[in-house]
Amino acid sequence: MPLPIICRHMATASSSAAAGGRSRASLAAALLLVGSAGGAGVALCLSPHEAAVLQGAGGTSEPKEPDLWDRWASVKAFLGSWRRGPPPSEVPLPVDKLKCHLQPGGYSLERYHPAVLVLCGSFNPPTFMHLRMLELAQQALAKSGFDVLGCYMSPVNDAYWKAALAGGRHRVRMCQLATADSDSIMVDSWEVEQRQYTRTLFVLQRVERELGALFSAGTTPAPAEPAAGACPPTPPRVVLVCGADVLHSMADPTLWRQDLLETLLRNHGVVCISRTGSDTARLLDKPGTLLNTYRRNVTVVEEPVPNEISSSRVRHELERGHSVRYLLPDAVARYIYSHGLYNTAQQRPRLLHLGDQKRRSPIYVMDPTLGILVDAWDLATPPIMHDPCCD
Ligand SMILES: Nc1ncnc2c1ncn2[C@@H]1O[C@H](COP(=O)(O)OP(=O)(O)OP(=O)(O)O)[C@@H](O)[C@H]1O
Ligand SMILES: NC(=O)c1ccc[n+]([C@@H]2O[C@H](COP(=O)(O)O)[C@@H](O)[C@H]2O)c1
Repeated sequence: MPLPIICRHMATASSSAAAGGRSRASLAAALLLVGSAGGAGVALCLSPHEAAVLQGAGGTSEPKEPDLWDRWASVKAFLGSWRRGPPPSEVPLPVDKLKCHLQPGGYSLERYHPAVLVLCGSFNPPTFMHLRMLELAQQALAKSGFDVLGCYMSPVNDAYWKAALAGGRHRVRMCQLATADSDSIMVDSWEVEQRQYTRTLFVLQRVERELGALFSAGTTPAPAEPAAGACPPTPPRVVLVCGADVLHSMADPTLWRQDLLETLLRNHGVVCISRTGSDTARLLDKPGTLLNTYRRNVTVVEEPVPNEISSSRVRHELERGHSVRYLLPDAVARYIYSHGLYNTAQQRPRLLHLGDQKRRSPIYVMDPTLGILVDAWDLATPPIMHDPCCD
């Protein structure tokens, strides 16, 4: 396999190709791919041929004629594998929060339709809106007769084309912190742990496979009400949850391979949460499209309390040193500050109480943007050391 040519060093890991969005044209314009290998920002120049070879070397069972986006993902995965080494062979699917909600007196098989929801995304960082989406989706499916056993967030692999993506392990940890109090949402780190980007259909199929194995081994989830008896041994349908922008993107064949999309829509189905400015009805009404053909498998949920919380807006506020409190869980915000994510490392907290450093007793500082007390030992960036007693 020819190695990519390192063209020139760059100060930051952003480029016009990386920041310029998903358009085929912007990626085609110059195969100037930027990543960070060994901690240093580097720009790689690849010919289309080299990119294609890299795609082949990625070992994916995917397209014979990969589009540019696939190649981009493969090169990023290639850079990622320099950093990360081989992935663990198995990543168990968490099942600890799976449960069925049976009617008192048992269930009737004709009326029992178990489902599990999977929200795929960057979660860069996870916000309250991501959690809210799963709440809305559960509610909508329950109304249409499904028994929702549980939900998963599946953070996307580092090889995904999105710019300014924090490392996958940080995003998994942030999702775990965000869902720690939830009785139904779990985090599946399988996608992040892979050596390359995985298309959404294959993520759903992995969850389906894992749950199929669990159910066929005779292990069913715990009933929410133990008095209701054991959960039925029917494996759940695995349904995708997404925002309206992702539903719109499904009409773009350079982003969604249409044969895979058809399988996704037919076998899994989608719960789509509306987003301001989106016209999902028009999208689903367009004749001759897959979304139109399978529209009965697409449930659109209107958010009765519309809001525009998004990860990019949160990142923007963080970078400006503004408060992000009540846009995401406090535990996630603390994690961001303590790891200096999204350029927060420069925003050094102000020391309020100087503890005994030798004994490692707590040093409490006021986080300037969160307005909360945190223990400075948890912080990656040391606080500015002013002793309030003597300043
Ligand atoms: N405010 C929102 N309303 C509806 N859907 C949303 C909202 N925020 C995120 N989503 C959906 O959540 C899923 C995961 O989102 P993801 O983290 O990939 O993007 P995002 O939150 O829009 O981030 P960014 O702003 O960085 O693009 C996507 O399907 C996205 O459409
Ligand atoms: N072909 C595909 O499977 C496909 C295409 C575009 C986005 N997605 C997924 O949608 C999610 C959200 O993506 P964006 O953040 O780019 O909107 C991600 O998890 C991504 O993997 C999947």
